Amino acid sequence: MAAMNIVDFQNCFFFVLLSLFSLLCYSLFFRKPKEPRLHYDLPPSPPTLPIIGHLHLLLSVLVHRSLQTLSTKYGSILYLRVFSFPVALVSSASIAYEIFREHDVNISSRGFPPTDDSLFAGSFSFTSAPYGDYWKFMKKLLVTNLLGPQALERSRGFRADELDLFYENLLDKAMKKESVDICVEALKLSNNSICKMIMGRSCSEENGEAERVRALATQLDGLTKKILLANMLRAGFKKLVVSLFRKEMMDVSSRFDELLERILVEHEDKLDMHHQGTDLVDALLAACRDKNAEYKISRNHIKSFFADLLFASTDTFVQTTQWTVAEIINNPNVLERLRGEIDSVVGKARLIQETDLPNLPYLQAVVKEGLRLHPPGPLFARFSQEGCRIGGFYVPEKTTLMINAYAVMRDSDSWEDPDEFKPERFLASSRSEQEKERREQAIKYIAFGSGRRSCPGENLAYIFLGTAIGVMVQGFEWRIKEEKVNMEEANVGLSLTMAYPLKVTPVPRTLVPLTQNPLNRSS
Ligand code: HEM
Repeated sequence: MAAMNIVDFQNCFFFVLLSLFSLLCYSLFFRKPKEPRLHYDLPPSPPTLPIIGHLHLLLSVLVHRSLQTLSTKYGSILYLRVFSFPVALVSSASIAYEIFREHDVNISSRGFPPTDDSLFAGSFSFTSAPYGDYWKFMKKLLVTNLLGPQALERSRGFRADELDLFYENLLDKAMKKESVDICVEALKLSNNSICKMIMGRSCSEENGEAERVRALATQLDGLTKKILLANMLRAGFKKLVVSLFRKEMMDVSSRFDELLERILVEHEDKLDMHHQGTDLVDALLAACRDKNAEYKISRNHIKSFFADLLFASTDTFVQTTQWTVAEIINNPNVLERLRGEIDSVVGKARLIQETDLPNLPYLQAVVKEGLRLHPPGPLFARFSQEGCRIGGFYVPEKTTLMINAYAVMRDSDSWEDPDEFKPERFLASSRSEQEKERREQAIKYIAFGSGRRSCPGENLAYIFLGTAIGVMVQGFEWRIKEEKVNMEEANVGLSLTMAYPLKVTPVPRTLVPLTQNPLNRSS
């Protein structure tokens, strides 16, 4: 009897353990997110795999493409599940317009809980901050001191210096008949320009500082997809998965920290010497010291903000430049028309400058078309605070909205010949058409997102892209080894990049180098 009791007790204990384990598995893997009330229809959902749901779809090599194919088959708004994490996938221009027009406040957070204490995607991050006081405070500082029209006017000289260097560097390579990796040159231009604009000086090439910043920006890129996917897991699992790349994340974070601490101290030393600082770092340090500031920020907030800006501005510019130049090379008619416009507006003696851009509508159209076909961030995320109706379906609260900008901007219901490179589509023939075009594009052109959380760097991006591409077209012929550039895509992190990086050999168009613009220089 006693022996039986022991067996019973062991069985019972085993059974309880098994039940607890099953319950744990069920809640981790199988439990569905809270279902909305029955009279609401969820968007259609493609077949799922056991446990992981639709995770495999997000792991595909060209995720924006496989999601685009999925939406063609099942619908322009889909309900996906990654384990138990709900995702609404948006793939058409009309649904994208509806969510930004009718639900903008509701979806103005990204909904990603901070990942660790890392400076990047951590609790200090601006980009992943919820829509609230901290975000509003930093956005105001950002517009006033870096990205608003007046701030951009103040920093014009910095960009002119860097554009001159970009041209000189290409000319030097052309003279030596060396080939150019477009990504490498574009990365130097954007990093140096943005660093100068944020902290008043570029990173030094001599002591390797610039190289370190460029390497960090590239590494950040590789981490994004891992962070995004980890955020879709339940807390316990997220911890486990993050631990797999925590070392890499903290390594990038601490190297950033070291570099940025030095920059902050440098600015503080200047302030102590009664130097009136005017750049973004000065403004952030002043806010940090201000006891009456609307929001109390710390040194970590400043550092994290810098990391966010560097990440947001670098790869986006590099990839768009590369794709757009490739399209121009592959479309000789576009090249001819573009060059004709630049030669007639700017001439063949002086280098293009950013004040020329408003007079170069075709160049602007080429840049827009490059971004439409090859958005560097093909997917971006938002989060529904409350349940809402989208496209006739019910999207429950706390659902991640994944917007496939790539699919939206190739949606054949909204774009004629959506896969063709046709800059003319962005040219309006008359003023009244311009207004109509502007309204139509607000619906279907989302390279910079839309609404409150849309990209605050849009104007700066157009300046960077317009001038860099302008210089390349105005100053050089570009030779490639093959007949056409191979336009195959690849994903690095979440960025859309070229599978075969663009390498071209520049040949100067004029015997005499183009004169640069001394009046625009910063000193
Ligand atoms: C080709 C260039 C660029 C592209 C295509 C691009 C695209 C985007 C997109 C799609 C978003 C998400 C928008 C949304 O959720 O609606 C975004 C956010 C952001 N971008 Fe850009 N961007 C570019 C350049 C820049 C530059 C130059 C800066 C600043 C120096 C910048 C700073 C930011 C920031 C801070 C955010 C986060 C905004 C927030 O969460 O409130 N971007 N960008």
